Amino acid sequence: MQISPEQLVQLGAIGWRTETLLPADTVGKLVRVIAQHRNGYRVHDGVEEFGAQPAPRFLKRDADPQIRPAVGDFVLLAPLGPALIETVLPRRSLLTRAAAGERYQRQSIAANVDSVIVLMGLDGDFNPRRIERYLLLIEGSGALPVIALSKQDLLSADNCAAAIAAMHEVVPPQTPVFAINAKDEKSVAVLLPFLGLGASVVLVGSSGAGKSTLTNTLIGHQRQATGEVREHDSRGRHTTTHRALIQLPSGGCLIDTPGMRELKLTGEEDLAAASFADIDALAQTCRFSDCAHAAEPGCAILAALASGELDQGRWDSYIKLRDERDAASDSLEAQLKRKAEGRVPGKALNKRTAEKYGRS
Ligand SMILES: Nc1nc2c(ncn2[C@@H]2O[C@H](COP(=O)(O)OP(=O)(O)OP(=O)(O)O)[C@@H](O)[C@H]2O)c(=O)[nH]1
Ligand SMILES: [Zn+2]
Repeated sequence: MQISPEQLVQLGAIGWRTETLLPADTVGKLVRVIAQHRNGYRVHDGVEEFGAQPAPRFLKRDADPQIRPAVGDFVLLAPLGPALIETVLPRRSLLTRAAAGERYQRQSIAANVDSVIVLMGLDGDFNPRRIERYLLLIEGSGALPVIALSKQDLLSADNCAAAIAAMHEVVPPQTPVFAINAKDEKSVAVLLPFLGLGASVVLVGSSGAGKSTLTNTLIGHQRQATGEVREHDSRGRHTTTHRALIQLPSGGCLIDTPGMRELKLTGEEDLAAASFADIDALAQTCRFSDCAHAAEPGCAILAALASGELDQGRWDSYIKLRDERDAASDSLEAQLKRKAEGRVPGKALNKRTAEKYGRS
C-alpha cells in the first residue's frame, strides 16, 4: 500500500511508526482506534475521526479478547463500503488489566503505547511503595514507565531531591524519574523527549495527582502555536480535554483511556522481573527451595529482615502484590479451564450423560 509523504506526517501525529509491518499488497484505509463504545469504535485517520464497526469475526463469543481491536490499535478498514475494521496490525505494545467484576478476564487497555507516564503528587499523594503496582502493570507490556512527581513547586529543592532518591530506590535502575510543576510549561518540558512525532503516551495516577493539569499544560502550547488545528473541528468545539486521542504540539499523542483509572493485577505479572528482582534472588538462597519465609531454618528472607538488609515495608508490599497476583492467577486458571471445557461441549455433555445414565 502506498502512503504519501503528506499522509505519513499526519499518521505520525497519531502515533504511526513507519517501521510497523505493512504487507506490500495491503489494501484498505489505515486508521487508528481512539475509542471503544458499546456500539462500535471511533477511529482517526490523522485528519479527522469517525465511527467504525468491527468485522464479525472479532465479535465471535469464543474469540480471544486480545485479537479484538483495542484503543491505540492501527487497523485497516475495508476498501469499499461503510467503515469496517478488517485487520489489526501488529502491536508494538499492549497494556492489559484484569476486568472489574467477578469473572476473570484480561482486558486490553491500550495498544501501541510507547511510554506510560505515572504521575504522583509530592504532597500527601507521595508514596514510593504505590508505584510498584503501576510498574507491575507496565512490565511486560512493551511500554516504558516514566515517573513524574508533580507539585514540585510546593516543596523545597532538598525535599524534592530526597523524594526523587526515594523513588529511585523502588523503581528499576533505568527508569526515568522527574519532579515537575504540572502547571508550568517550562517545567513539564523534561517530558518532551517522550512526546515527539510518532510517540504515544498514556497518563496514569491517582485522583488529584495532576493528570488534567499536565494535559492542559501540554495542550496549551498547541493552542498558541497552531491555530489551524482548530479548523478541522467542524463542530466548532475547541475543548480537546475529553478527546480520546490528543495530538500534542511536540508531535506525539496522548491516549486518554478511562480504563486506566481502576487498576487491577492480571495474574500473569512476573514480580521478579518487575521491581522485586532482589527479593527473588534472596529467596533463591533459602535453605529449602519451598521455603515459606515464615519460621523455616536457614531462611534468607527472615535473616535479611532481621539484619535490616531487606526493608520490612518493601517485603510487606511484595507479599501484598504477590497475594493479589496469585488470587488473580487462580481465577485466570479457572477461566481457562472453563474455556477448555466449553470448547468440546459435545464430549463434556456425553461424559455427563454417561455418568448420569451409566452408559459408556
Ligand atoms: N501547585 C501545584 N498544583 C498542582 C500541580 N499539579 C496539579 N495541581 C493541582 O492539583 C489539583 C488536582 O489536579 P488535577 O489535574 O485535577 O488532578 P487529576 O489527576 O486530573 O485528578 P482526577 O481528574 O481526579 O483524576 C488541582 O487543583 C491542580 O491545580 C502542580 O504541579 N503544582
Ligand atoms: Zn525463606
